[in-house]
Amino acid sequence: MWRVARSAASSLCQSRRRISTAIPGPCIVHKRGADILHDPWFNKDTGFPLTERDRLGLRGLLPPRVISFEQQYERFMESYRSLEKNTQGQPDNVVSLAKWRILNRLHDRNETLYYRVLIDNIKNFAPTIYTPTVGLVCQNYSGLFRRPRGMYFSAKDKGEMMSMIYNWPAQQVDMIVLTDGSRILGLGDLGVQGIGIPIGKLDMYVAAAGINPQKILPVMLDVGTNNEKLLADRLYLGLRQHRLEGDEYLAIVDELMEAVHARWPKAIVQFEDFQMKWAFETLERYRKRFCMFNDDVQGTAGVALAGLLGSVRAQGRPLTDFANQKIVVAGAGSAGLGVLKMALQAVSRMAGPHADSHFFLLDKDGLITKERKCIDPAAAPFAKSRGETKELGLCEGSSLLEVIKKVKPHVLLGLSGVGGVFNEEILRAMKESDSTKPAIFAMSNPTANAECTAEAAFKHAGENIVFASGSPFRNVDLGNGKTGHVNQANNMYLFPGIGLGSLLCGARIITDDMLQAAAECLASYITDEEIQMGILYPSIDSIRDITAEVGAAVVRAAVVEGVADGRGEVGPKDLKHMSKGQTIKYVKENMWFPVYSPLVHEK
Ligand SMILES: NC(=O)c1ccc[n+]([C@@H]2O[C@H](COP(=O)([O-])OP(=O)(O)OC[C@H]3O[C@@H](n4cnc5c(N)ncnc54)[C@H](O)[C@@H]3O)[C@@H](O)[C@H]2O)c1
Ligand SMILES: O=C(O)C[C@H](O)C(=O)O
Ligand SMILES: [Mg+2]
Repeated sequence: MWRVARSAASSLCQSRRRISTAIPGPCIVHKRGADILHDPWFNKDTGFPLTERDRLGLRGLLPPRVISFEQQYERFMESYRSLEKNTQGQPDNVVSLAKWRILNRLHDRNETLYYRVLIDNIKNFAPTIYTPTVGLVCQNYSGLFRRPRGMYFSAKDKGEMMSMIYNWPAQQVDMIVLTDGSRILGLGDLGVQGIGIPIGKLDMYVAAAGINPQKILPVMLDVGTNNEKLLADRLYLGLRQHRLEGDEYLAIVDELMEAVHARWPKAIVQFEDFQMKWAFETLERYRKRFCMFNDDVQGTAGVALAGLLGSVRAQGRPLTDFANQKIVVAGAGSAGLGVLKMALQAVSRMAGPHADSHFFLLDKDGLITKERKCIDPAAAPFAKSRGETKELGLCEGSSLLEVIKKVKPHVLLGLSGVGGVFNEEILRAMKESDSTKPAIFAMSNPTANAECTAEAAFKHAGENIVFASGSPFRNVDLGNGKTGHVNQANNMYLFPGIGLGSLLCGARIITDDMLQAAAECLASYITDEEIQMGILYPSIDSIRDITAEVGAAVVRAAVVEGVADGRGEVGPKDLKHMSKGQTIKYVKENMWFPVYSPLVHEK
């Protein structure tokens, strides 16, 4: 009902279309013949009707029979199913890459069909185009590379970016995901190979938020890499130099941001997978000047907070009890600190600004206390005082096991990037938690970097836990007719809605209140019955619906904060007068849905 047909042509062509509807002209698309077949935005493969074949110079370039979209769809799904059958028993990596290749080939050929199969089968395909397979693709990118996708800016392009940005063929860009490849999932510095992440995130934007794929732009900012293995690899496609640092680095990012803003002042820029120091610094540098956010810091925080609130409900406690929850976070990086910062804001709102929080933060050197030398300023608010640690029999650098044994936390949350760090002993120690339903969040990606598997968590910490992981795991058969439910605590539940909401209200900036509204909206999506079954997040099958609600919550918060300028014919006053239901409708009506649109006028 809320499906809005794809605009058939690029913005350039669209403006032509508007002119040519007044004065009937022959075609909507300005390309002809083989150029159309080779353009995935317009290509319909065997689906071109005869009139279009005639008028677009396609006659003779395709087999004669016209195949319907539904038939094409079925044909693709059949080949996908046979690939699954034929690769049975082969190593996981081989199967995953084979699945990625078949999807990627369709992406390169026919975007309408690609996005339709992706939307309809999101649960099945997300693990291929997104985490975990996208990590494997990034690791092997230089070998897998066949054709470019998105834009690549490098340190060698200094001074050129303002003109380079005009090389992008689409006139309008709404959503940009930008990385410098310095912290790709838990896989470290992958340099230019990190481009797979913006591509995967933007696929989620199209699938979940209905952003028109003609208006997305994945961007790689290649400032070098400190990954010696890549620097020595003769196939490596990025700059063969160490990373720029300090002011040199910032000057390059500044230049890119200015160029983007000059061409597309209303585009939203999502920073993704920057190493911690640059994640925080760029966020502070740009968040008041551009409409941007950092997904690892802010998107992750909202998703984790929604899950943490769900775990309070799972214990049958009122939400305000969140302020009393003892939460141990393993990982004091951009994600872990982002989560704690947002959790602290929630505690202040619930229990007043001076309320004590019960958070324990650890990094690779153990518990962080005020005695730590060279403490990162972002971690300082969570460092324990000598008094607090002494009371518990802990000290600076106490191990995770010691902390869990002494604190008996309600929640153990991992954002360390270290696979298996929640080992058997640690999981067993969680059995002594003060919670009736201890929560274990192994949020690091991809799968091999998860702090523990779902199976290990239920086996060692007990059947009573609630469990969430960043990458998908199967539900666990507990062997007594019961199932251990696995939640996917991944920022994919929020970033599409944050981006879409900001875009549709014409937000000047993305504020903390907008992010808070997004998190609260996600948290309220789950019913009490679901919570009792250990379900903290909705099924990814309903990601479009969730994103519409989250997007609307973001719009409404932006309006309240006075940062919404409106978009197109919908001004700030119109947004202000929309009820919640009307805002959701507005968001849904602006979601793109893949169908073949005519490429020529009927007459
Ligand atoms: N599920 C999600 O939505 C989501 C979102 C963002 C990040 N992540 C994942 O979180 C991980 C970390 O991301 P980041 O940006 O914070 O990385 P980061 O490099 O900024 O931080 C990693 C932190 O983990 C600490 N650490 C390392 N070994 C540890 C150990 N044994 N015990 C405790 N702490 C340890 C490091 O000292 C550092 O503080 C990555 O794997 C990433 O994929 C998941
Ligand atoms: O990419 C993901 O799956 C989540 C997150 O942004 C990450 O960096 O791990
Ligand atoms: Mg990320």
